[in-house]
Amino acid sequence: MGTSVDAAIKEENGNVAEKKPTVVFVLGGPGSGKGTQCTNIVQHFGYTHLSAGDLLRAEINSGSENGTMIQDMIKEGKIVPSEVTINLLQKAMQESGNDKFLIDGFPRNEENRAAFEAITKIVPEFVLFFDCSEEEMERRLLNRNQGRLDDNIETIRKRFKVFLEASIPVVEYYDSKGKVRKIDAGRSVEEVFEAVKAIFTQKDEKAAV
Ligand SMILES: Nc1ncnc2c1ncn2[C@@H]1O[C@H](COP(=O)(O)OP(=O)(O)O)[C@@H](O)[C@H]1O
Ligand SMILES: Nc1ccn([C@H]2C[C@H](O)[C@@H](COP(=O)(O)OP(=O)(O)O)O2)c(=O)n1
Ligand SMILES: [Mg+2]
Repeated sequence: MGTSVDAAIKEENGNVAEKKPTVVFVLGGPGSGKGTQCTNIVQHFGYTHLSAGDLLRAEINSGSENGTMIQDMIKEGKIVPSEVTINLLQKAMQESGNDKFLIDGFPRNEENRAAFEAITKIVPEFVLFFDCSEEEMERRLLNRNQGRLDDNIETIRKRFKVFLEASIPVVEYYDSKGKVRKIDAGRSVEEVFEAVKAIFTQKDEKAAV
């Protein structure tokens, strides 16, 4: 039967330990297709999709006291302090009732990564990395049409710079641990999903052995 995030298991010494949820981090540059592919993965593999960017945008719209700070940082392409984002992620995980999560757009820098690990003690199952050229990402972002305040050429350039300087090192960190599953994300949505499916299918087959 499905277990929830806060489900507890008894250890031999009688202590109650929390069962850790399964987490897959979904990383890639702005416009690489993270959100699009997460929607597909959810339909096939029973994960709950948590987009850090979506949670931060919802926080702006909720009128929370952090809203203005978050909005200013997103407009500048900067990364919001981990404390805020991790709080939102933890809340969403608890509220979902699921124990399998795709965490999209997080961790985006070393601070995100180290703080999540220290606070949650969760180690990702693997890291899906969507590799895409800047030229293609820029084209996609300028056509996204979701009315986002950061999908303009000035902010896009800043986001690309932050991606190279702050996010790529996180991918390299996980690569050194053998956790990265890199996908050529410059292809069509269908072709990318075929590659994604192969990775998740392989994982489930391994788990069943
Ligand atoms: N493989 C693809 N080919 C062409 N357009 C794509 C592809 N994947 C996503 N898109 C489009 O590109 C834009 C950015 O995709 P999105 O999933 O929001 O990326 P991210 O979450 O990585 O920023 C969206 O308008 C989406 O419809
Ligand atoms: N871990 C994160 C994720 C997103 N943010 C902020 C900064 C990012 O530029 C924006 C938008 O992130 P989002 O993942 O929605 O953007 P893309 O889907 O990559 O285009 O949110 C953050 O501060 N910390
Ligand atoms: Mg996205």
